[in-house]
Amino acid sequence: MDVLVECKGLKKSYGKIPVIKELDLSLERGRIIGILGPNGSGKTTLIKILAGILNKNAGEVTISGKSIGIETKKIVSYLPERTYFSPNMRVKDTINFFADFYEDFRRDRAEQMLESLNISKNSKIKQLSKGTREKVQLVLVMSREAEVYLLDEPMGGVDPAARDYILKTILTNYNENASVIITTHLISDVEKVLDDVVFIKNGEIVFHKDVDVIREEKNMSIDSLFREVFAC
Ligand SMILES: Nc1ncnc2c1ncn2[C@@H]1O[C@H](COP(=O)(O)OP(=O)(O)OP(=O)(O)O)[C@@H](O)[C@H]1O
Repeated sequence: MDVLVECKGLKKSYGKIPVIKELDLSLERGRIIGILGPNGSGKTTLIKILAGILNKNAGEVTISGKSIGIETKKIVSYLPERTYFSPNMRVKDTINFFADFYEDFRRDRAEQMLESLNISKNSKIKQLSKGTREKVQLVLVMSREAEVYLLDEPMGGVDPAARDYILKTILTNYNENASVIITTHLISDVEKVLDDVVFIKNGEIVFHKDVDVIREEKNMSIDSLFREVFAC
């Protein structure tokens, strides 16, 4: 197994409240992995730790064998839950920003994707709808040649037709050395592209399995399994 992301005994609390509890997780290279769980289960917290923007309290976390830090940030492309561009920036400014900031950014790839989504490079961010802003940010994140893509709720505000385009974009823009880690509540949309799923609840792994194995063992979709496992 070619492990790309590894967490051992990972713990994270906010104040005295534990949110990630002794979490062990190994994610392989070349996979699309869904981190799925109910609200407040710790998905965003885990993604932020992997992105290097939140510190852990205990345990070990490595990406490509390196502890989280400057070196891992170079190989991780992170899409946060919320868009962060300044409202007065134009789309072309965001492209320049990524090109200046990341050596692995492929401008031609970003421009081509924006064109096929009919997003003008001259539009100001504040003029775009929420869903279109999300698309711009996802295009930029997927236009890096990273080893790990961390996509936190990548399609929350995007209409169903655009979701398919975005999933296709994700599939065609990562290579066999990279992995894509997605958190989402839109399971039925996303499950067709997933290789593995990690179910998480209260900061603990419920299980981590190959999607084909789940379908064979349970004869049900990931969406149905989620509803069964996490029924309120
Ligand atoms: N900055 C913070 N300070 C205190 N508590 C926080 C903070 N951020 C998150 N939490 C708490 O940590 C827990 C896990 O939150 P997290 O955002 O990681 O969950 P999630 O699985 O991504 O949830 P959702 O599906 O609703 O996005 C929640 O109980 C949340 O209230």
